[in-house]
Amino acid sequence: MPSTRSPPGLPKAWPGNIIYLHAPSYSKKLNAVKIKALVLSKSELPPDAQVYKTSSPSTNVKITPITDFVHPAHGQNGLFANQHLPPDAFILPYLGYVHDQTDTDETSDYDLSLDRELGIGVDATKMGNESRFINDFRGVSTAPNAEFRDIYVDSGNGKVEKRVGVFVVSAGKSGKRAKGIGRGQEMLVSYGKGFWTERQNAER
Ligand SMILES: C[S@@+](CC[C@H](N)C(=O)[O-])C[C@H]1O[C@@H](n2cnc3c(N)ncnc32)[C@H](O)[C@@H]1O
Repeated sequence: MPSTRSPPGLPKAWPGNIIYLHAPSYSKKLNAVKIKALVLSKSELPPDAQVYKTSSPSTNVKITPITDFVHPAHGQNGLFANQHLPPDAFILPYLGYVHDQTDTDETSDYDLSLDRELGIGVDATKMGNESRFINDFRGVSTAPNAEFRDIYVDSGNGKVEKRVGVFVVSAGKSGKRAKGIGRGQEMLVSYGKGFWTERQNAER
């Protein structure tokens, strides 16, 4: 019988044509100023700054094929919660190829901004982690249950790295989202209206 287990160090259902990353892959084209903005000494951060620790593969999420015919991403994958995740919980980092504007794939559907001022993005088209499978909420749910936030991650040897993290959205003043994300629920973010208008324009 064929094994359903994935190779060691890889999440279940990880596609063979995508490189699985445990840490960001920095473009060689990034200059010293840009690297310095992304990789800092812990001592450069304010003393109260929150520094996250990460481990991979992530045990709190599951890459899952979308088999529901009414889901707009039917036939693709999505990312689902493996356990209950409370409001504001850090889920996992968004990893990929970290690049600047000289090195951008304009056709990418997996490119997320990391530093707008410096024009730095993280593209998970060819390499990344489980977070590359997070779908947009439109057509699936009434609102996103997860969002991207800027974070610092402990990368060892007294260094921290600026990254994008995926978080459960806050409970909200009315407590509407106090339940967080339930086990087995799909995590959904907002890609922003710009993502979909750009796509419409490209299809014209
Ligand atoms: C970052 S990927 C998300 C993961 C993707 N489903 C996969 O299996 O690789 C973005 C792509 O997912 C699809 N997608 C995500 N959310 C969607 C939605 N709400 N409606 C339609 N397509 C969606 C689109 O094809 C989009 O270009």
